[in-house]
Amino acid sequence: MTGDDPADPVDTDDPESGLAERRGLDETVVYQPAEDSGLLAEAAVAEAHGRVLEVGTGSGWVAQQIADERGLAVVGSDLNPHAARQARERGVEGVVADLLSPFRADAFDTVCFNPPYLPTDPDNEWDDWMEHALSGGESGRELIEPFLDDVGRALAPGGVVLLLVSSLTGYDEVLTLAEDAGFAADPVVEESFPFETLTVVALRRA
Ligand SMILES: C[S@@+](CC[C@H](N)C(=O)[O-])C[C@H]1O[C@@H](n2cnc3c(N)ncnc32)[C@H](O)[C@@H]1O
Repeated sequence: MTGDDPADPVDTDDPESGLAERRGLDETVVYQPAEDSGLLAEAAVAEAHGRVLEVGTGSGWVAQQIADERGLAVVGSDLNPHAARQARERGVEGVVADLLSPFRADAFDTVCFNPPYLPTDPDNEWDDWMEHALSGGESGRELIEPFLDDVGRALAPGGVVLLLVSSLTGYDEVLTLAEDAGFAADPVVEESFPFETLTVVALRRA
């Protein structure tokens, strides 16, 4: 089966399954692990507990690190069905979802998110899966805002949100949004690169 339905089963031993071609396709339409993924994985392996959701799981690599290193049950969700499928091929429970919309109240003890965060000129937007992975709209915060508005609903009491924040997105602005949503923020790990500083913050109910 090579259809787009993420529920399609894949026989990985079948040379006719089209898996190799699909892997090639997935690498062009699914965000592959990079420095930001590594930083989120480092923080999540240290801080995650209980039932874990990785929003915007992409290849599923971060979710897989958490499951392998901590032995926790991890759901990886993504708007991109190719990503959900790639996560499942890694053994992660990959589901298609727009941010937190399908998840019930108090469902997770840990929610991780490496959001699309690059500020993007509306005139330079293009409409494909890679843009959905990279672009945070004009401010860089267009996905972070609705995520922070809703994540408290899906988070169980005592839960933690691990959010990757880039200096390109505005660290102080994101922390203000988090405070407005009722969270206190603690930086967990930080790394500087030539064009940006990346920080993973732990958000807990204030
Ligand atoms: C920067 S990539 C991070 C991928 C992966 N977590 C990692 O760290 O390697 C952002 C991911 O968010 C997904 N995404 C974008 N908009 C989304 C939405 N509304 N709901 C869920 N996922 C979304 C993208 O498809 C992409 O896989």
